[in-house]
Amino acid sequence: MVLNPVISKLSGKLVVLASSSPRRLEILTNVGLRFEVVPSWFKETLNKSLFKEPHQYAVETARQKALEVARRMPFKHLKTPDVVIGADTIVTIDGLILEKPRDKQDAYRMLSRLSGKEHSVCTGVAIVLCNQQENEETEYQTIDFYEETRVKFADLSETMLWDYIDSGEPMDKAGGYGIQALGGMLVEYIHGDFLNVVGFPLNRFCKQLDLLFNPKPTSNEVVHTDVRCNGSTTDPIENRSTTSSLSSPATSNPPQAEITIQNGPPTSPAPKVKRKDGQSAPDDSSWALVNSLSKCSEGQENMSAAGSAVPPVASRGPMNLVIEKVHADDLKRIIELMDGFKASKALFTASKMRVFDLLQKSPGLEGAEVARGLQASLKGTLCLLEACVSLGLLERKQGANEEGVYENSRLSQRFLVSDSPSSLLGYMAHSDETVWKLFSHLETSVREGTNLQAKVSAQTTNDLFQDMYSDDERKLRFMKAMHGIAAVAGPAVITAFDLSRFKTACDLGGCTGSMAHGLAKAYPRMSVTVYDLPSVVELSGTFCPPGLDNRVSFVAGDFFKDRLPKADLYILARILHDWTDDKVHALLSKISDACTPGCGLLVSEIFLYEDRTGPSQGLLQALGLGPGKQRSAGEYGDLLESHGFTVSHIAHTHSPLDALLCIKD
Ligand SMILES: C[S@@+](CC[C@H](N)C(=O)[O-])C[C@H]1O[C@@H](n2cnc3c(N)ncnc32)[C@H](O)[C@@H]1O
Repeated sequence: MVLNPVISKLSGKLVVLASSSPRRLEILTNVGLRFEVVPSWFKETLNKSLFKEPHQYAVETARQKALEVARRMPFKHLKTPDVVIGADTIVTIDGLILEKPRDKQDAYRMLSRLSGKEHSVCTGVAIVLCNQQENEETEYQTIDFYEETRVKFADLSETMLWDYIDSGEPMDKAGGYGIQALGGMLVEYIHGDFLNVVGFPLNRFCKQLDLLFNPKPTSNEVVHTDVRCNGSTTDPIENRSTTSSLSSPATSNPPQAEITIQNGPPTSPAPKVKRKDGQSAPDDSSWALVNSLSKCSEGQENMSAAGSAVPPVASRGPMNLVIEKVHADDLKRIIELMDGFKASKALFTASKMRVFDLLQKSPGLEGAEVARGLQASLKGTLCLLEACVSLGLLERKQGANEEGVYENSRLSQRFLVSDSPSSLLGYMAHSDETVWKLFSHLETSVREGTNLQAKVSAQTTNDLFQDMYSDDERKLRFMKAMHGIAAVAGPAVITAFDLSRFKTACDLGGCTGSMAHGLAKAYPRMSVTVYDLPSVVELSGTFCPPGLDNRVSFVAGDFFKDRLPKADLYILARILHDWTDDKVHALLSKISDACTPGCGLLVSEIFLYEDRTGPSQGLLQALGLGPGKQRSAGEYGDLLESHGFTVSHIAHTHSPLDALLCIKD
């Protein structure tokens, strides 16, 4: 766990520590957290006998302390915090809860009870997230947990006890001692987090923040034991008598996190990020996840309306909604999959509107300036910019005004601006204009087993390109898409094997010549011919001006009908998957005929895993149900061996395209 990125997630938020404990203040200050201290007025008078387990009492007290401050601040301090942290430390021994001693005699009673024995120090922590709703109500979401540390005291003599009591140290400390100072002399050993005994379980707190802000896709840990949503504005203690952890079965280690959500009284502080269009804006996708979970208090319909998924509902009472135990990572994954199309469309739209080009030219624009630059509505632009921030495509930085300014992220600088050598804008446009439309026919296509292309264009042949190239705009868009992918995937393919022994190469279906230029650059003694259909070759100059590299030349022809140029190495990059088996065999036998023994054939495709369980990029491409099919490296190997080649190397490149090199027998 990296602490700083977790703590830094709180920067820019108004974080409040609802405790006057100088030790908690010091622990949190030491890790660089910026916060205000507003001691809670909540009296620590909860009836201990109501709690099955001592830690439940500590957690409840922490929660009440934090909620009291969260509710008070908008009225007394005229500002709404973003996060309030409450904590309560108790010492327990023999089922008895020891808090701060009332006087010296009380301290003596406590310390002599602890002498020579092991006891438990438990700190309950509550993190209250205050989210202002559009209706001006503030929603309080509480994440709480506890940490337990076992401490063993040495046998304490009377003199030692009274010396310690007379030092004055025990008086403001749970259990009557402070481990970080003189009290440390009383301790024989501890098991667990030292800082927890001091008063704040920093490690667990950071882990909790990490779960909240950086949910891990691979972890199997159950994060949310219960998500309880309470739509009422009544006293939370009353509600808890039926719904809180008090009524849940007692739990032992590891402590579990709970999220409770309560709507509080209306308040009118400023939202976290104020936008010019008057809407409040979530500024972190993890917050949005929590926020969307919180919407369950308004029922399923509202959650859907908020654009997020509805976790399964197990049961619902008149006041409280209990949501089935959810596996946080599973929930996140399924929501990501459901929302995947929204993310794609936001990416396509921002790319098409040239948001990234604008911000590349003028970094640090405010939302209103971007809207003007795009000649688009302010409201729509702000929504798009914020969505892009949440997707990691843009960054929002501090500007002269409250709403901040926008800049391209590293990702968009590399892939989404027109003049980047790795620009994928062409692929975005092709995905948006062509593939998106094809996939809207997916169900029919799956039912009928027909290819998507045929559904859209009433195409009658098994040649995808005949249809695609009948429209110049589509053809150019497709070529730009191929050019972009070849530029980013090409280097890994070209350098997957040492190809320096081949002096002449022919890239069949080489399109714009992107791969060919890469080859010529990587192998200074190699000449490369790009072979493609005449209508493609005639546009290739748009991408790679003639003369860019005099070792690269273009030849127009049809690889099914015409004679292939002579070469020591043939390349088929993203060709074979597009054609029926008949056509694939026809092409491979032509290449085989053109090869002399020792000639090479490099096939580059997305290779499916041998058991066909991935990668999803290849299997989703196969869903297009074109006339061809996706294959594994093993299947390609068999195919090539049936045409007189021996597989020499296979490379899973971790770039969008894998590669296989085979040699003519
Ligand atoms: C999917 S693209 C792959 C482009 C390039 N190899 C790459 O990886 O970026 C298929 C290419 O095959 C070309 N092609 C299709 N039919 C062809 C044919 N009969 N003869 C020559 N080239 C053809 C297309 O024009 C297109 O450039």
